[in-house]
Amino acid sequence: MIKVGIVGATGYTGVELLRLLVAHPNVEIAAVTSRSEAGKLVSDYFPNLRGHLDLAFTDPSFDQLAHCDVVFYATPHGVAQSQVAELINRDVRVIDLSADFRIRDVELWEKWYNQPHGSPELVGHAVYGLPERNRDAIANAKLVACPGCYPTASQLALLPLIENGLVDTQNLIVNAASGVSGAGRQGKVANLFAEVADSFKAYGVAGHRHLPEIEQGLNDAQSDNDDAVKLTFVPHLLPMIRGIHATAYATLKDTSVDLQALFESRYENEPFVDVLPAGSCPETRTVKSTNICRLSVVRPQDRDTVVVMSVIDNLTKGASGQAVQNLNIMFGLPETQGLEQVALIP
Ligand SMILES: NC(=O)C1=CN([C@@H]2O[C@H](COP(=O)(O)OP(=O)(O)OC[C@H]3O[C@@H](n4cnc5c(N)ncnc54)[C@H](OP(=O)(O)O)[C@@H]3O)[C@@H](O)[C@H]2O)C=CC1
Ligand SMILES: CC(=O)N[C@@H](CCC(=O)OP(=O)(O)O)C(=O)O
Repeated sequence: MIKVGIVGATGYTGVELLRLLVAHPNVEIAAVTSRSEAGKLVSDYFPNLRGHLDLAFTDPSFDQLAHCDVVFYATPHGVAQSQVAELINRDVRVIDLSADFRIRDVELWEKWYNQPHGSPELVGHAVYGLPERNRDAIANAKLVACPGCYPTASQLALLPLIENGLVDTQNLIVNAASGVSGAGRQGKVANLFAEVADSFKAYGVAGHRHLPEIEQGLNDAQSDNDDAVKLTFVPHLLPMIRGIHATAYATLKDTSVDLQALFESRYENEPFVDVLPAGSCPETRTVKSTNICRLSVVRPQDRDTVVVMSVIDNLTKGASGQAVQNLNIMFGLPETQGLEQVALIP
């Protein structure tokens, strides 16, 4: 059994990790940390886990985490970067759900996250945990930086087009909308039910911290000689709990390509990417609580604009499910193990 620890288990991605890992046949949950709930039984705090986990939260302590084979950080950015070096030195592998190690350019990270990076020397050792791009590197990684939720949905939408040099990369657009759990569980007035229900709004339009992450991923996917991509990224807050719908727009350089066939063949062997038949539009409810990204590609009116719609559950493929997918790859397990859930609503 693989002994896992979870730091930050009282948050939304933490409890999603618990939900997935209690059912994982090759995992033993050995340490579950919370500063605020230390000493309390996890199943008293999260009654959905009653009968599935007999463990109490503990304070995050190196001694306890050092006995794990792998530790997930489900913490706000800034936490993992101050703690993981010691674990890695002790041969404990780390899967970080936060943004700490996603961006290779440390100065760029510091600019967007508005703080000095706590362990810049580790950034170059981190593997960006998007299996559909980096499966081989993830398998051998000591430190995996799981992608953000919007970046997962956006990159999976655009990768087939960028990898094949089919679109103008100087004017890419992604309009995306997220459920409120994307903002985390800590209390903020902006996320109160009365603030978000019955309403829909954009935010971060002038610049959201996922912009440099998506651009980095798309730059990696195109040929080295191409100009750096330019993306306009507009996130929105949806009055629902879980789910992201991202719509990507790009101008085709070549309109003769069969885009449906291209997407189907790019993702043919990907267990968690489902390309819908031509003419369909994906719905967030069909991926709720699953690790699936469901895509549709359309060329409206046969003009030169391509529109790709991409839906994921922000807490599953956008965070904890993808983290478990990475765990499976790192430990040589079947990639889908513990992740076979089907959505409740078609
Ligand atoms: N929500 C989402 O959809 C997604 C989130 N992410 C990323 O995953 C990470 C977790 O997000 P989310 O679960 O939403 O966040 P939450 O705010 O819901 O939870 C954060 C958790 O971290 C713990 N924590 C906070 N500060 C510290 C600290 N200094 N040391 C140790 N533990 C700490 C908190 O518990 P306690 O205070 O009890 O210790 C809490 O359990 C974030 O970096 C987020 O950006 C990534 C993709 C999607
Ligand atoms: C709805 C909402 O607020 N979403 C969050 C992003 C989700 C997320 O957690 O992404 P990271 O892992 O990069 O933090 C936001 O816009 O900041």
